[in-house]
Parts: sequence; structure tokens; C-alpha cells
Amino acid sequence: MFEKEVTDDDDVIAESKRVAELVKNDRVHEVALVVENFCKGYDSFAAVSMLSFGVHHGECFGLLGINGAGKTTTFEMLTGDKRKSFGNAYGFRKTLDKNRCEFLSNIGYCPQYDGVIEVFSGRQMLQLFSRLRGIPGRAAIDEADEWLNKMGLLESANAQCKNYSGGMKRRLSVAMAMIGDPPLLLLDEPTSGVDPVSRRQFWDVLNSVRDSGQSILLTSHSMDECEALCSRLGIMVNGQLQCLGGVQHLKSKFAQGYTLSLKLKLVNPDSPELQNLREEISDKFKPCVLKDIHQNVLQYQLLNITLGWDEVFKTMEGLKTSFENLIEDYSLNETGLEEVFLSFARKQHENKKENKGQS
Ligand SMILES: Nc1ncnc2c1ncn2[C@@H]1O[C@H](COP(=O)(O)OP(=O)(O)OP(=O)(O)O)[C@@H](O)[C@H]1O
Repeated sequence: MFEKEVTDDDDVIAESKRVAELVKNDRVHEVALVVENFCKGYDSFAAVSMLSFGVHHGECFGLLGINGAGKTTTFEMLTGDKRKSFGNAYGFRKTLDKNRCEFLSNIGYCPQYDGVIEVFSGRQMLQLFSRLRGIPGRAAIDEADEWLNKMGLLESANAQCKNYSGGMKRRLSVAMAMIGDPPLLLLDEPTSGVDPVSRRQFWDVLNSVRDSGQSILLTSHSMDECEALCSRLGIMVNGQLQCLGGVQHLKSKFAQGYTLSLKLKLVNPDSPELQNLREEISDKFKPCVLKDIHQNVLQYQLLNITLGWDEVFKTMEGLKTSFENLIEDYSLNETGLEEVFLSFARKQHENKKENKGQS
């Protein structure tokens, strides 16, 4: 059920080998966290399969993937909330299997769903977590107030958590993970439901936490957030890593050129005029790939990196005139992380369709 040959991506293979070397040569302390061959199965379904990666000291590593890719399951295995089927994790000279309590004592965890006690105030929650982290007496009270301030919760510090909005609960959960400065933070979608202003404040906090030497493993569905925070990213598909590397590295490896989105007027997909348009685009923007057709929108990746914006716009304006009965509008973007993510996400959907077809 757990497949070893999961991808042909050289970076993922290299990372897996590096992890194996670190474990074999007893050098896991060189990085903050090592995840080695993590697997989780439910009956015959593999939610996570042979997942291996390391998080460096002082690094923010982003784990991306569409719903159901296996990110939360990975976090839950790391925190001991879920039993692993196979694999191990190492951090701070401790091993999840052998020294579970000491391993976990180095981790601050913000789960996907807030773990607040509804009848406690935000201040009480943070004082409790401060004490749990071993901060004594008056210092625990001061630490709680410092985090309330950092997360913009000071004004509602004495309100019961049940009266907090979703975004406020989320900010409190993040503070609960960060209080006491644990060396490793596991943050599962920490800013989902958080407003854009608070989200940027949170980015500042997280960047300063990282700059102070703490390490972070983060999941997020926001590409902006990943670009702002993460030095490296891994994209998971069906429980397996499909690519791994720095944001710029992934962009230049998987997303060169431009993304062209063409919105069509209602049209028969088999119409000769549409075929003509597709041939024209293929010819004028060689090499290019039709990446997606969805609700009258064609999405192309234009791979010719020597093309200038002016050239592409000029050609598109010409096509818009020639095919005025067909093209309603178009937009052009430099291909970014979102397109890289979407191309891997499509893979998960395609696999699901194939599996359905087989069953
Ligand atoms: N207890 C369970 N029994 C069976 N399958 C489960 C169980 N828990 C999780 N799964 C499945 O494991 C897969 C991975 O789920 P997981 O929650 O890790 O995904 P995720 O990447 O965190 O998704 P999201 O972005 O929605 O949080 C999903 O297909 C999910 O349905």
C-alpha cells in the first residue's frame, strides 16, 4: 500500500536520500526536524506514504497540498495525535518512537481546529499554556500579556473564548503554540479565517520568530503566505511529496513564462472556429501548453521566456480582433507559485478520477 517510488522529481529523491543518510550516520541533530518514511494507512487507503523531509534550524518549511493531500495527518503523526503506520521522526536529539514526551516538549502546535477552552478568557488560556511551558509565577502572566499584545488580542483579553470571532480564536491558537518559544512550531493553516491586516501582523511575528532561530513547519492554502514566509516548500499529492525546494527554484523549474487565460463567449467545444483559434495560439506562442479548460476559460502556459509583455499583448489584441465572435476577454500573468500548485493539484484530481474509473 505504501509506495516507495513516488515521484521522479530529483529534489524529492535527493531529500529522501539525505534524510536516510542523516539517520544512518546519527547526524539528525544537524537539522531541527527529520521526518523519515512517514506512512499512515486506513484499511487499504494510504493517507500518507513514505514521506521524508527535514526542516533546517531557523527555517520556515511550507507543506502545501489540496484538501485531503495528507498534511494534517502528517502533523497529527508528529504530535502523537495519530498513530503512525510506519516511519519515525527526530528532533533536538530526541526520537518520536523512543523519547516521545521529550520530543513533544520541543514542539508548539497550532492544530487545524482551535483547541481553546470556551469558558476561559484569552488571557487565562495563555497563562495556562505559559505555565505548561514551564514559565514560573509572575513571568507567566507577563508572557501571556506579551503574546496577547503581539497577536492584537489585548483589548479582548478578559472576554471568554466562546465570544471570540473565528479569526480571534485562530490568533489565540497561534499564540498558544508560540508562547514559551518552543524550538519547533507546527502550524496547521494558522491564518485561515484571519483578516488581511491581522494576517500581515502575524507574518511579521512569524518572521521575527524564525529570525530568532526557531524552526517552523507550516501548512497554508495561501500562496502569498508561503511566498512571504517559507524558505522552502514541498507540495504533497495523495500523501506523497511531488516537489520540493525554494520558492524561486520551484517557479523556475515548473513555471516559466506566462499564464494566458482566455474567456470565451458561449461556444460549442467542437466548433471549427475554436479549433482555428487553438491552432493560431499554438502557432504564435510556440512552445505553449493548454493546461486547463474550465467553464469557457482556456488556460495556457506560454513557455517561451524570451517573449516580452508588449509582444504577447500585441499578438493577443490581434487575435481578439480576428476572433471577436469567440474571445470575450483575456488576461495575462507571469506564471507563479499558484500555477505550480494548480498543476500538481490537477494530478491529485486526475488520480482520483482514474481510481473511480477502475473501481
Ligand atoms: N480517520 C480517518 N479514516 C479514514 N480516512 C481518513 C481519516 N482521517 C483522514 N482520512 C483521509 O486521509 C486523507 C488525508 O487527510 P488530511 O486531513 O491529512 O488532509 P489535508 O491535506 O490536511 O487536507 P486539508 O487541506 O483539507 O486540511 C483524506 O483523504 C482523508 O479523508
